[in-house]
Amino acid sequence: MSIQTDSWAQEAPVPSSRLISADANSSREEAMERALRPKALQEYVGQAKAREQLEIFIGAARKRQEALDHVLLFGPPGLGKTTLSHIVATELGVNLRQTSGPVLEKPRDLAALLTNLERNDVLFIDEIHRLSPVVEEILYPALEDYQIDIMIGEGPAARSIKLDLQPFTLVGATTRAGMLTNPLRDRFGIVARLEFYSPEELALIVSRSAGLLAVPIDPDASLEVAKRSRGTPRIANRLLRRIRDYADVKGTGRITLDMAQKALTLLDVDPVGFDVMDRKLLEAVLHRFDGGPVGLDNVAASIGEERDTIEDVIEPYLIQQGFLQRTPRGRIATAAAYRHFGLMPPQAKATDLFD
Ligand SMILES: Nc1ncnc2c1ncn2[C@@H]1O[C@H](COP(=O)(O)OP(=O)(O)OP(=O)(O)O)[C@@H](O)[C@H]1O
Ligand SMILES: [Mg+2]
Repeated sequence: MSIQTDSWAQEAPVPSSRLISADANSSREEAMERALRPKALQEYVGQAKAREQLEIFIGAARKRQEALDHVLLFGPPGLGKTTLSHIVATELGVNLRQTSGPVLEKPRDLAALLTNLERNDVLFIDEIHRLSPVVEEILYPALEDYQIDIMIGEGPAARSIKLDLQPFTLVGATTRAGMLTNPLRDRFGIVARLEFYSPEELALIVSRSAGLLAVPIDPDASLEVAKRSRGTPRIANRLLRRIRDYADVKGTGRITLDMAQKALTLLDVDPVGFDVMDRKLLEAVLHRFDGGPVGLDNVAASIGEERDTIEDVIEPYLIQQGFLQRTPRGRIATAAAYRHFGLMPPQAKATDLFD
């Protein structure tokens, strides 16, 4: 099997350079990520539900020598969607072709990819919610009947011809399942939602990565890094590399709990893993909007971040951890958020009056 990346399938540049942003920040980081990426389902830590589903369906597809049903992977950045798509191809023993929604500008870009697929190959489309409608049109019959309609010629002489494709599996990845059109979403037989990782799972990932980087690390240090990684493997791996630098310069190279804590303090990652942007968002809701409810646009303007970044990258973790609530009237800071910043939650304030 081989993995090919189309030259025009480069990932879009990521504007944010937060240390613990869940986006891959540079091409150097991407290279490092590839090195740390698990290659088999067995090595893929956590995501028990998604893994179990895939194990069964991949096993069945292999046995019948059929293409696996189309797979949609969704969840916040850095949780392992790209990693899992590569693993699917490896486990199936087929080629992986990789591209992404925004680079497929014209129907013929997609047609070229589709017609080059071999039997049972995997086509991975990252950011599938950003496919243009004309490209998406081509995809429907391809997914359903392994056929495409393409236009030949121009003007009055133009005619449409049907081409048969090899059976294949589309693996689509998105941070925003809600932005997929219904007809596209309906064509995925397997839908897996990736969840934030528990500290224990992330500690396993940190220890494994440290092993691959040949960095000695104590188990309690792995857990400390894990707890401060916003439930995200990409962030855990990034923090590990920074802490390794710190331990090399300030110590003997071994990452002990003490080393990890000192480095994390220096890196401005707080004990629950919040970084500057998390704190900025929560503090804005708490101080400037009285704890909310406040609309997303107002929050965005207030902290100078894009709406999308807030929704895709910053908020999901704060919501999952119970610091922020998304309601129809807007965002609301929870009692936990008040306490995190040493403030008294409004309800507590009200009851105090009657003590
Ligand atoms: N389950 C896992 N076990 C071990 N390492 C993982 C796991 N998931 C992700 N990683 C690590 O985290 C890094 C980021 O994962 P990946 O690139 O697959 O995320 P993604 O969901 O595709 O992110 P994006 O939405 O930004 O494309 C990988 O390089 C890999 O090293
Ligand atoms: Mg990815």
